[in-house]
Amino acid sequence: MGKKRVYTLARELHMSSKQLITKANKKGIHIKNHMATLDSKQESQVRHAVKASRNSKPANNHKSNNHHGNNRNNQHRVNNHKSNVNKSNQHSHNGNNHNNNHKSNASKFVHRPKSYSNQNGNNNYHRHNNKKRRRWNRRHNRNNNRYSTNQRIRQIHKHNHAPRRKARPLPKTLYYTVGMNAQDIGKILHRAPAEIVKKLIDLGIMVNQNKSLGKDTIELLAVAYHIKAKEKKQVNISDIDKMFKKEINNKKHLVPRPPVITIMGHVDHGKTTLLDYLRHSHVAAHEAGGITQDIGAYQIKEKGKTITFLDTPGHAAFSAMRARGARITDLVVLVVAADDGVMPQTVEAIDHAKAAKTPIIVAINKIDKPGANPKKVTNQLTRYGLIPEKWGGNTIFVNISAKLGTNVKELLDMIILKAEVMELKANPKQNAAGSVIESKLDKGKGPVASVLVQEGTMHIEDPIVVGDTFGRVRTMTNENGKPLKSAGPSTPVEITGLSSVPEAGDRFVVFDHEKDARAAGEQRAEQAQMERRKQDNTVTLSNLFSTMKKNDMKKVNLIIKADVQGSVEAIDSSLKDIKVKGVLVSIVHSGVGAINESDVTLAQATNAIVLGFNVRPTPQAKIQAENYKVDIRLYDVIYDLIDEVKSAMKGKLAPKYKEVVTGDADVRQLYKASAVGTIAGCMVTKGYIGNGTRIHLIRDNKVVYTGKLASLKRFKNDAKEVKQGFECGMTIEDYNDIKVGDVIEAYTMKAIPRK
Ligand SMILES: Nc1nc2c(ncn2[C@@H]2O[C@H](COP(=O)(O)OP(=O)(O)OP(=O)(O)O)[C@@H](O)[C@H]2O)c(=O)[nH]1
Repeated sequence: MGKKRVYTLARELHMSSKQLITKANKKGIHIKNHMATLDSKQESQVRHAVKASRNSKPANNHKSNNHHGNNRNNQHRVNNHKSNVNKSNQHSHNGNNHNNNHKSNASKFVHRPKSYSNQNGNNNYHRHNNKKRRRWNRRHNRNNNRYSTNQRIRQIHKHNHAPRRKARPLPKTLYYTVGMNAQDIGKILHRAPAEIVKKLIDLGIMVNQNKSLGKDTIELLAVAYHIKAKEKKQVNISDIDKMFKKEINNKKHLVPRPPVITIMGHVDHGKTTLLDYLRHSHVAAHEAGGITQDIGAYQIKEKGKTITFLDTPGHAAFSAMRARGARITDLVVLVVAADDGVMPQTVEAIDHAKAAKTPIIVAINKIDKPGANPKKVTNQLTRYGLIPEKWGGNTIFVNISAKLGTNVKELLDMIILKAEVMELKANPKQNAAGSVIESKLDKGKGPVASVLVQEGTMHIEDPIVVGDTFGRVRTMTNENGKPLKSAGPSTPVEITGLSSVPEAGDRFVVFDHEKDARAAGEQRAEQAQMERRKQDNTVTLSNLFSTMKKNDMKKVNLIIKADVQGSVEAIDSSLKDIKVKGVLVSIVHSGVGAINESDVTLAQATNAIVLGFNVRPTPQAKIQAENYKVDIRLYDVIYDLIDEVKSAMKGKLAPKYKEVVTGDADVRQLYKASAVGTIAGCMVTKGYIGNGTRIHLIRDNKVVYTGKLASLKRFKNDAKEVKQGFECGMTIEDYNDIKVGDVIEAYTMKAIPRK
C-alpha cells in the first residue's frame, strides 16, 4: 500500500514519465525509470516538486524550454496536451513554433488556448492571443463552442422542424405518356422524383427513378395522389412495326437499293459453294464439317451493281424471320443439284418461299457432274409450280456449276434483271430500320447482332430499338470485319451496344433520342412477356371455327406430314375436296417424315395447323410447338383426320372430354409393403373400380391427389374389376400418403360430341 508506479503518478499529474523523472531528479529524488515504484514519501516529494515548477512564472518555463528558440518537440503525448498547449502558446510568442504535433493533439481535445490577460496585462499580447484564438477556432471549426449544448440542440430541433417550403399544388390531371419515369412525372406533379418512387413502392411497385412506367402504374399513381390521369395522344413509340411500316412507306427521296437474295436448297446441293464462288473466297473449306454454320450475309459487285446475299443455315431460320414479320429477302435462289434432283428440303424451301410470297430463281447446280440431268430436275420442279419461261412459265432457270463457275455470271445477270423489274427502292436519308439476321452473346463484346439495314442509313452512336431490346450502336462492322461509320439500305452489318440479345427476324428502328429508345425497348420487353403469357392468337383445330368467324378468315392453312408419299397425296387431295362455303383449304406444306422444327416454324409463320399421319413430332419440334402454341394433331386413320378437319371448319368442333365416375371405394385399413409402398385395404361402396383406372383421392371432400391405380387385388390375386360391396387392395401410382377414411373415386374420360 502507498506505493505507486512512476508512470501512474505521471499520468495523474498530466505529464510524461520522462518529464516527471527529470523534475524529481532535479529535486534530488533519484528515479530509475518509469516502472520504478515510489513510496508515499517519495510520491509527496515529487508532487511538491511538480507543483512548485508549475507555480513558477511562465517566463521560467519559457526559458527552460525555449531558450534555443527552436523547439522541435514533436513528441507530445496525449497526456500532456495541456502543457503542450501552454507551451505552444508560449513558443508562438517567440515567433518560432515548430510544434507540428500541436494540431493533431489539439484536434483530439476540446481545450482551447485560454486568454492570457491574467498572465500579462499587455494589450498587444492580449490582442495577439485573441487573434490566435480566432485562428484556432477557424482552423478547428470550433465556432459552435460559442453556443451551449442546449442552444445547439435547440438549433437542430428548430432546423428539423422548420416550416418546410409549401409544396406546389398538384395539377388536377396528370397528362402522361406511357414510358415516362419517376423523374418525368415528378416534374409534372411538382414533386421530387424520390417522393414518386416512394409512393410507388408504397403501392407495391418496386421501381427506380429511371425506370419507364407503364400505363397501369401511372394511373395507379394518379389515384394515389387523388388526381385524374389522361394519356397524351401521340404516336406510341413502342410500336416498332408501325414505325417500321411508316419508314418503309416513306416514299420521299427514294433511290434504287441492292436486292437481298437468300440462297436455299437441300443439304449439300451447293449453296455455300455458290456463295463462295461469288465472293471468290473459301468459306466452304473453313466451315466445320463442311456445313453452313451461321447466317452469313455478304455483298458482291457485278457490273457496278451491288447484290446482298444471305446464306441461311436452314429454312427454319427463313421462316422464323417471317414468323416475326420480317420480310427481308427480295429473291430466293433455289439451288438444286442436277445429279440429285428435288429432295425433301427442296420442297420445304419452295413452300417457305411461296408462303413468304418471295419470287424464286432456280439454279440447277453441279451440271459438270457425270450423272447430272438438268432436264429431269426441271421436270420435277414443274410439279411444284416452277415452270421455266421457255416452257411457258415465268420462273427463271439457270443451269450452273458453282464449283467451276459455269454460268454463274448469267445467274447474276438474271438476279439483277429481276431486281430491276421489281423496282427495289429505299430512302437512305431517313432513320435506319431493318431486321436481325443473326445474333449471339459474345464474351468480350456482349450482345452482337448481324442486321440488315433495309431502310435509311444507320450511323455509329444511333439510339436503336431491336425487337424487345434497345441500345446505342457502339460498333459497326461489315462482313469482312471492317469498321463502318454508316450503313445504307440493303447493307448487312454486325453491331454491338445492345442491352440484350435480340432474335433472328426481330426488327429494329433507329430513334432520334436515346431516352425514347430506352422507353420503347423496355415497354416492348413488357409487352412481349405479356404476349407470351397470352398466346391466344394461334389457330387450333378446336378454335378454328370461332377464329375463322372472328377474323373473317377465308383460308385454313394446313401442314401435312405422313409416313409415306402415298398417304401424303391421299390426305392432300381429300382435304382439298372439303367444301365449306366461303372457306378454302390451303396446304402450306406437305411431306414425308417426322414433324420437325421447320414445320413448326412454318406453321407459326403461316398460322397453320400441323396434321401428322402415322408420324410423331421430334422432341425439339414438340417443345417448339408447345412454346409457340402451334396445334399438332396426330392420326392413324385417314378418315379421322379428314373428318376432324371438316367438322372443325364447319364449327362442329372436336369432341370435348368429360370425367365420368365409375365407382367409389372407402379406405378402411393400410398395409405398408416395402416393395410396393402403401396398400389401401378398401371397400367398394359405389359402382365398380377397374384395374389401372384414373382416380381422385378424396379426403374431407377435397381432392388431394389425382392419378392412376397401380394395382388392384382381391385377396392375393390381381383383379380386373371390383364391384360394389366387395373388399379389395389397391396401390396408387407414385403416391403413398393414403389415410384411413380417404375415398378413392375411379373415373374414365368420355368424349362428348360438341353441338
Ligand atoms: N462437282 C461439283 N460439286 C459441287 C458443285 N457445287 C458444290 N459441289 C460440292 O458439293 C458439296 C456440298 O457443297 P456445299 O456448298 O457445302 O453445299 P451446301 O448446300 O452449302 O450444304 P450445307 O451447307 O450443308 O447445306 C461440296 O463437296 C462441294 O464441293 C458443283 O457445281 N459441282
